[in-house]
Amino acid sequence: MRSELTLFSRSLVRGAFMELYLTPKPGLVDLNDSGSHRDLSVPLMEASLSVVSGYLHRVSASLAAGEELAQQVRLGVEAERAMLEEAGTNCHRGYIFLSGLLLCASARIGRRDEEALSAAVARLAGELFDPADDSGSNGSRARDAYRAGGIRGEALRGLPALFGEALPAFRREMAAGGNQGSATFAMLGRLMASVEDTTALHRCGRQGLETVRKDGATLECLVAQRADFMAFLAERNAYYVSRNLTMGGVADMLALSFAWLSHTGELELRSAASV
Ligand SMILES: CC(C)(COP(=O)(O)OP(=O)(O)OC[C@H]1O[C@@H](n2cnc3c(N)ncnc32)[C@H](O[C@H]2O[C@H](COP(=O)(O)OP(=O)(O)OP(=O)(O)O)[C@@H](O)[C@H]2O)[C@@H]1O)[C@@H](O)C(=O)NCCC(=O)NCCS
Ligand SMILES: Nc1ncnc2[nH]cnc12
Repeated sequence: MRSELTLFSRSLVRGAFMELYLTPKPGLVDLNDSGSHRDLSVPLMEASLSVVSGYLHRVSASLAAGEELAQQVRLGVEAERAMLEEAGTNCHRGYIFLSGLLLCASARIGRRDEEALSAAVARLAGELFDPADDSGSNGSRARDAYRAGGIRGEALRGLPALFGEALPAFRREMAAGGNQGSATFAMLGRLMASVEDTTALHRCGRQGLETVRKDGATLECLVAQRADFMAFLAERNAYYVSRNLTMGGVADMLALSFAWLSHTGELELRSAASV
């Protein structure tokens, strides 16, 4: 029987592919276009995901062998480097970190308990981050300039965008008679409305993040009203491209959300007989 860690690492890879292929996503790479990322494309991101896949496989093997956290961090740093070499981009830098963190946290608690998992993520992030550490990245500059938490704040608080926003939004929409399609866009809307995305801040300042948040709230309303949210998203994509606006943090959190829902079986299609 495959171990829980192996199964979860596969779900984490699947989640990232599902995020990439979800279309339309304003400013992000999807099946229609490269959004505000002239240096990216679907094939490049697929190449990057093959690095992510090997990395998550190695992290789960390292955890199964009882190796220390420092070894999993080394694997993360190596994967960041391999992604740059293979795909010439840092498009999954956030996801390499977040997916590895969630996998390490799940190994520590050993069961599918979302509250315990969130607490374990927060504890692990506390062990990993040195408050004085400054990576000099776009994100760290945006965090300083706008006093935003970004990926580090998200990790230190136990991934509230995943456990407190995205998953409840998906489940609420399903419970309200929606389907996996409408629930997915309800989840995207919630993430846009709530994530403190430092890529939006870095590219377009506070106004950029406000635009993403406002659009997220509108998307949620359109989904609830069964209105044409696809046309809205396509129009917003054109606007984001005209402003060079993007939302890489939302993309990372969406991929994690797909991964978890896939792992719990909530994305499985039910047969007519079982409905
Ligand atoms: C701890 C590390 C993550 C490094 O920390 P650092 O402080 O350097 O990280 P940041 O730059 O702040 O953020 C990294 C990426 O996190 C994503 N992100 C942003 N906001 C959030 C958020 N609120 N929640 C979750 N995730 C968030 C974001 O990734 C996306 O952006 C990519 C493009 O980013 P960037 O290059 O900055 O932006 P561009 O505008 O495209 O650049 P230009 O073209 O303009 O130059 C995008 O594709 C998304 O993926 C941030 O980029 C970590 O690196 C670390 O410590 N790693 C080693 C250890 C490890 O991996 N461990 C795991 C095993 S435990
Ligand atoms: N679909 C996407 N477009 C741009 N950057 C991303 N980082 C992760 N997923 C992304």
